[in-house]
Amino acid sequence: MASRNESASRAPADHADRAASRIEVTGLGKRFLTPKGEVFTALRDVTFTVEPGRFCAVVGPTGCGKSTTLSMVSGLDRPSEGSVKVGGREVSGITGGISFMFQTDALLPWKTVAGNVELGPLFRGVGKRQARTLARDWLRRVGLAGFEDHHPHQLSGGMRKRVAMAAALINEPRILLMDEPFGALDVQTKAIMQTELLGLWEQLRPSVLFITHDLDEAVALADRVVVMTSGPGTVKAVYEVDLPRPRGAVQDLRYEPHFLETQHRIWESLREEVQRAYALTAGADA
Ligand SMILES: Nc1ncnc2c1ncn2[C@@H]1O[C@H](COP(=O)(O)OP(=O)(O)OP(=O)(O)O)[C@@H](O)[C@H]1O
Repeated sequence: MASRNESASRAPADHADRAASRIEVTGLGKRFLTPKGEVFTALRDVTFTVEPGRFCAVVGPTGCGKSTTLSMVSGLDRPSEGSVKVGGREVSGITGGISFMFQTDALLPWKTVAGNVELGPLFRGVGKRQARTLARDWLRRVGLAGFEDHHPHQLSGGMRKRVAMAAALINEPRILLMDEPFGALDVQTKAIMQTELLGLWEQLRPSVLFITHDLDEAVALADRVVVMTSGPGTVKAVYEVDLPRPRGAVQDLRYEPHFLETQHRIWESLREEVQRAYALTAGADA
């Protein structure tokens, strides 16, 4: 999907801008009421930080509360306990300067590709002509020059992801929130999109919070990987990924010994949680 971003914001350039893009999640808890009226604890005492301009991935078994965490960082949902701060300020609603990308495309089917991408600047008050120029430039940057007048249904899944990426990045967000953005793509297209995302991120350097099931993806992209426990979700461990940047093509990175070693180290921690979550959903004792 694409970001319909809320307010204009530029990539962090100086210290103050950079500090504004720090995400601090502290003691976060979330309870839901089930349809039977019982209280269900989805998250408990989740604490981690995304440093300004860094790429943080969150991995964990299905249902552990990854998307719930992301919705509280975005301001779409409120914590039951604890806090989320962006740039030192508690999040209490939709926060400006944040763009989103989700697994499902949220492109408007009746608008052209350029029409979708220019929405962000138009919402920010940029004039029609300048918004169109910006959209064309971003479509070129994501490899879609010549497709400006197509409609989303005329594109492949990978091409639609590129449109979504252009729509998210055209706002030059200080924070980019991504929930399994490439989850629906085939393996090859996914690797190409990951490489493209890294290239664009390295130019703009927003702080990224990236939710994924895919540990390879987390290690290839992130500086920091947060491993969550099976429900109620809490932080099990935080790993720093010291693979050098720029990382180049994700397809090639996956064969490097240091990548494999890092992936293996984190998997040791994650495996237990995945097995526990599976046992729970399969009805066996965890
Ligand atoms: N609005 C809600 N009401 C009740 N329960 C909810 C609600 N939203 C989420 N949950 C529950 O909270 C838990 C965490 O859900 P969440 O979608 O955050 O997990 P996830 O880790 O993102 O899962 P997946 O990896 O499968 O996408 C799940 O058990 C889910 O059923």
